[in-house]
Amino acid sequence: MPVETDSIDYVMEKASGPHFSGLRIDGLLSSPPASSTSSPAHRSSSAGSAFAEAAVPTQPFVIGVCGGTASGKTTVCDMIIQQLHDHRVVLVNQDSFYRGLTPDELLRVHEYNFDHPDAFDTEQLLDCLEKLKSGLPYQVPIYDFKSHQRCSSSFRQVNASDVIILEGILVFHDQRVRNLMNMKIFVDTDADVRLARRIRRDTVERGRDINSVLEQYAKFVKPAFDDFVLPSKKYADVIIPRGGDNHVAIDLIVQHIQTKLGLHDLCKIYPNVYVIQSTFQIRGMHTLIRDREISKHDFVFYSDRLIRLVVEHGLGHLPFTEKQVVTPTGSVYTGVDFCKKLCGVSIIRSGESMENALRACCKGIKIGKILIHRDGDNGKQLIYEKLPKDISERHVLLLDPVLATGNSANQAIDLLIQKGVPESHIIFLNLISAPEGIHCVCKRFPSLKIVTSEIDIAINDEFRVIPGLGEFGDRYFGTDD
Ligand SMILES: Nc1ncnc2c1ncn2[C@@H]1O[C@H](COP(=O)(O)OP(=O)(O)O)[C@@H](O)[C@H]1O
Ligand SMILES: Nc1ccn([C@@H]2O[C@H](COP(=O)(O)O)[C@@H](O)[C@H]2O)c(=O)n1
Ligand SMILES: [Mg+2]
Repeated sequence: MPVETDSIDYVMEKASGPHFSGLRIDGLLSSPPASSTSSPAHRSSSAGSAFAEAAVPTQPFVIGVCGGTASGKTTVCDMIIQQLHDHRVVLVNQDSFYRGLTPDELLRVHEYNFDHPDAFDTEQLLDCLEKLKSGLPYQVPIYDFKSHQRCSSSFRQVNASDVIILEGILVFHDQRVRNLMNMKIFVDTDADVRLARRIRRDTVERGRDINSVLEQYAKFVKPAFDDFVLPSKKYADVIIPRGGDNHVAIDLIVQHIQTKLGLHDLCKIYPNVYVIQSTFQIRGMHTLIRDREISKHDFVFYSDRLIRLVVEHGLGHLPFTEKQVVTPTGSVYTGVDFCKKLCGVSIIRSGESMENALRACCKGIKIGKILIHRDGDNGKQLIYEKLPKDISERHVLLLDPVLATGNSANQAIDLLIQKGVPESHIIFLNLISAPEGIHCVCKRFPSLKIVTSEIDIAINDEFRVIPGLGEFGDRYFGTDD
């Protein structure tokens, strides 16, 4: 039977594949899932642990950016990174893998060819890329263009990411390096423009004088460009004329990467799902709370910070009325008034960890509680509820830090609706959501809003979110010892 690629079921089936913080990388799993015939949605409930093992080492998308010196490689990479702000992106510079010069070579530095492939430690670069591709961090050397040496005491720690960008004049030269790339970009800028930029950059930033720059350019840079860089242009998938000035090309590249990564597929399917905009601060806090070695104090501290961000974002979805005030300058400021008919409802016990953040944002807010007993996973049973009497007149912020299967959430939402709360007046706040939970809640309650800070890969056999962070309540309240 032909597959209807525009049907909602087809889209949802596709979107329920392995996610890594809200993205899916088509065809980039390092090894196929054990049960490759079953759809991802089925795998998560039947072949859970095999799926989880296979899905976790999702491979990053590797982009190579090549081009002559001062063509704008670094500038283009910075622009791509900026536009891919929803993803974990790391930049690896081939320059970092320059071999440090020996004392003899230093004495005759003007005779050294920094533009020849041998000037780089390509074995080490390969090692770095392979580690990053397999999800491991790497200590990248720090190279100094003034002393022509590597810093012996410090490194730049680069962590595994969704996207790895490797840039450098000779990144397409070695076939083994090329083979690791999912996309190859060549930045094509006129030689005279490049020379002008190079003179300015090397005199301003690299401690050179004009004569030495021109001499090095004629003796090594230009010949090596003709011999090694230009011939490697044929490997490029995309050629960008005019480098960073070419906004159309950069937009297209970013769109392609986003399509490959399945950026926020779930947010496209369910317009009421909001993932707070990721920053390195947020990634950093997630890294800490997901680390099983973190102290209880730090777990609570960073969870609280993240919860506060989710709560603030959630409050932004409440209705408002216009309000005018007079400022101390006597002028009128037209602003908005907060929604007053509001309450929180925490799903006991871990939802209670979100109450303080809600109280800190909304002075005197009423908070109700719901306890759902977990008997296996399907036998969810409501066993306690204490809700404000006038809850039907309020907007409800439902609190639970982890959305896994969605069964508890659905029970809680059912109860709120029974109590007369309109579905569209409920905002479900959590830190981590599994795609299965999002499908489960959003299919049933399409007008409810979900605000989360990251979407994880999947749930496993034991209905735990992968990679997740374990039992949130136990870690937060210190009952996991
Ligand atoms: N489109 C541009 N317009 C003006 N200056 C640019 C442009 N792109 C890059 N530059 C400047 O040219 C120099 C080299 O650019 P860079 O991106 O570092 O090139 P590469 O990494 O290819 O050597 C830098 O000083 C940068 O600020
Ligand atoms: N000690 C060094 C090392 C390298 N170079 C030059 O740097 C160029 C590569 O960097 P880009 O940012 O321009 O791609 C390369 O052309 C080398 O000549 C150097 O001058 N000194
Ligand atoms: Mg550069």
